Amino acid sequence: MAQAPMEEEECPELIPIEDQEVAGEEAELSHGTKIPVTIITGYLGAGKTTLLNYILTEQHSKRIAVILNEFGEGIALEKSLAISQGGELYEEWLELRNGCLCCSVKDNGLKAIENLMQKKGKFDYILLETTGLADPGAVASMFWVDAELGSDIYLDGIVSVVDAKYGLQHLTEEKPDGLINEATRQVALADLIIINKTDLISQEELNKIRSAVRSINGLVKILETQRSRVDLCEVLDLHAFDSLSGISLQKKLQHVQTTHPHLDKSIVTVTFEILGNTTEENLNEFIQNLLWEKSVKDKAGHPMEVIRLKGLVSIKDKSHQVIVQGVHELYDLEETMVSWKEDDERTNRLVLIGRNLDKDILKQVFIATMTEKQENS
Ligand SMILES: Nc1nc2c(ncn2[C@@H]2O[C@H](COP(=O)(O)OP(=O)(O)OP(=O)(O)O)[C@@H](O)[C@H]2O)c(=O)[nH]1
Ligand SMILES: [Zn+2]
Repeated sequence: MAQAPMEEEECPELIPIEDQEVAGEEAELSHGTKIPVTIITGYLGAGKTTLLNYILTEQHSKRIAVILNEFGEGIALEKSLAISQGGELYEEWLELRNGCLCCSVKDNGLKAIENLMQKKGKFDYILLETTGLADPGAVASMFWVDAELGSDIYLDGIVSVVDAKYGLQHLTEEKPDGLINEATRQVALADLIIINKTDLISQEELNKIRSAVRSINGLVKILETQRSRVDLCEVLDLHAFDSLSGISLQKKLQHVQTTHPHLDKSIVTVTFEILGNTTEENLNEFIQNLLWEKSVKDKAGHPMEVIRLKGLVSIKDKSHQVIVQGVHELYDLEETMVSWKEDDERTNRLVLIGRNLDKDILKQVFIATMTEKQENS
């Protein structure tokens, strides 16, 4: 089974809303009161809306706000919601019997989140469906750069729904400008992949699409579904971007393997481990050369293109492990709660997903940056 080794985890409890209201401003500072947002992405028709409708109508104890970017057909909700004319932003929020809030918008998910935040206290989780052709990296980036948004909510994870029947076709589609196609980006950036519509394919085809997905993203957890029926625990509270993931990430990173090109011009996952310490300055330099300057090249001289970067590193003089998160050109370093026990176990483990990635060269560049500065000091 192509699944990451984390599925025994218990479904975390959400914080009761009463506590949040009482806690007030003080609690604002703590991570606990921020509302998690999960981005649901996936190619046109893959089953995103089906997934969100399933969650909205399913019995569960959570109060989830769902932002659909358009309406699915034949759902119970449809009766109670008037679809806006002319495609302008539709902002009416509906409270459902199971405690969910639902809103349907066209295009502007972020505006919807801002409106939603005015209803603070009525929900404790946000699911946001992006349009099928959206680059989830661009949406994810907003949460990092928009400080106002970032004080109320945090990005929990990116879930990509893959069409079991047409997924391979989407992944191999060539863009005329040589850019990485949307379907591949969505798989590369995902923290969870749902291969949906398995009823439409044979076991053999399922194996094919699963290994294609795995070849792109060696880190991601993969689920297989019909009608996007998943256990909510598997989708929510992934903590894929925050330092809380330090502990589980450590275990997870150890299972990641460098993947091999599967599709033409394919995106791969590269992972490596280097013992010792780096410094914050060195690490920034390494990442910026890679993500910003694009000065790190493969053997053929092509610049390496990194879509997703994740890692746990050891920074000199820091007692705790530092988590590295990168999406396209944005990245972030954050100290985790996991401390280094003994100095001799200090190590740096990185996972990079992208194009033209050469593991040996990446290792050399990383090691070179470490030693260079050590000589200077
Ligand atoms: N056979 C089959 N059809 C499915 C399954 N899941 C969803 N569908 C159908 O696939 C179609 C597209 O599903 P949606 O949930 O609207 O997909 P979407 O990703 O939201 O689509 P866009 O928003 O248009 O990008 C609908 O007609 C669904 O009923 C499944 O597991 N099997
Ligand atoms: Zn949809």
